Amino acid sequence: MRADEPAVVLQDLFVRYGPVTAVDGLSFTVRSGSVHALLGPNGAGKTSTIEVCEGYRRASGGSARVLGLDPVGEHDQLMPRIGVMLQAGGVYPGARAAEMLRLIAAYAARPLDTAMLTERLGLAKVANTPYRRLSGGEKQRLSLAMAVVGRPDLVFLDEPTAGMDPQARHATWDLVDELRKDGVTVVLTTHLMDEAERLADRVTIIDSGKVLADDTPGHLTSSCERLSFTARAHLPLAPLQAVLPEGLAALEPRPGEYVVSGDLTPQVLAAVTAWGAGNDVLLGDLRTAKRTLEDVFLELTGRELRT
Ligand SMILES: Nc1ncnc2c1ncn2[C@@H]1O[C@H](COP(=O)(O)OP(=O)(O)OP(=O)(O)O)[C@@H](O)[C@H]1O
Repeated sequence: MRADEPAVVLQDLFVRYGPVTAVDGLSFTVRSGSVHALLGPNGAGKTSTIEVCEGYRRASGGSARVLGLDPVGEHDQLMPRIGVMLQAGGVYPGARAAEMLRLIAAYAARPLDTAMLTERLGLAKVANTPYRRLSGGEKQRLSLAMAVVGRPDLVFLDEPTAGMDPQARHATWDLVDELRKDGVTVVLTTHLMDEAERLADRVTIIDSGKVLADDTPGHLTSSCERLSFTARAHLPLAPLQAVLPEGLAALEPRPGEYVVSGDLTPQVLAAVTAWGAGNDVLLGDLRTAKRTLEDVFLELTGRELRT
C-alpha cells in the first residue's frame, strides 16, 4: 500500500439483515493519517459499516478495502495492523484491568508503554480491579487502551466516549489528537456533534444507511449561518418562512427553540424581528452564530441527531 493511498475505501456498500437494509449503497474514503468521523443517529448503520471494515461482517453487496486489503479475505494480514474498540465485551470478566492490557500488548511487535497508557486514561487506580467490577466508563477507557496499545496503523473507535464523564472524555480526545500526530488513521463513530467537530478532519453524515454529506467540519458549517431565538412552543412557521428570502429555512428543533439558517443579512434579522412584532411574539435569547453540525444534520434530515 502506498503512503498516499486511502486507508479505507468503501464503494456502494450494502449490509442487509434479512429484510432490514442497514447499509444502503454507502461510498466514502478515509484519508491515511486522518481522523474521520461517522456521524448519525441510532440505527443509521454506523456500527454495521465499521464491522465490515474490521472484517467481522461480510458485506451483502459492494466492496470494502482497508489498508489496501480485503477485510474478510485477508483478515489475518489486516488484524495486526488495526486496533478495534468494541462497544462491549472482548475481555475475560475475571481478568484485572492492567493484566488484560499487558496481555494485549504482548501480542504486538512495538507496544506502547502500558503503565503510561493506564496513567493517561485515568486507569491507574483500578489497575488491579477485575474487569467485571469496573464502572461503565472505566470499561470504555480500558477498551480504548486495548485498541491503541499495539500501535496500529488504523484504529476503529465505536462511540469511544459513550458513558464517560467529561474528564475521561477530554483525556480520550487528547489521546485521539496524539494518535493523529503519530500518523495513525482513526475512524470513529459518534452521535455527539461536539465530538465530531472537535476531533474530525472529515465527517461523513449517515442516516438510514446512506451518506447525506461528506466533508470537513469547516466546510459543512461555514457555508451558512444561524439565527436562533426562543419563543412560545409550536408557533406556525409558514408565516415566518414566508418573510424569509429564498434559501433560508425556519425550523423548531426543540419545542420553543427556533432556528433560521442560511445566508444571514441585516435585512433577514429585521424581517424576523418584524415578524415577531407583527405576531405578538417576544423573541428571547435572539442571537446569530456560525452554523453547527447539528443544524446541518437537521436541515439534511429534518430530524434531530439525538434521537
Ligand atoms: N444482527 C442484526 N440483525 C438484525 N438487524 C440488525 C442487526 N444489527 C443491526 N441491525 C439493524 O440495522 C440497523 C443499523 O444498525 P447499526 O448498529 O449499524 O446502526 P448504528 O448507526 O451503529 O446505531 P447506534 O448508534 O444505535 O449504535 C438498525 O436498524 C439495527 O436495528
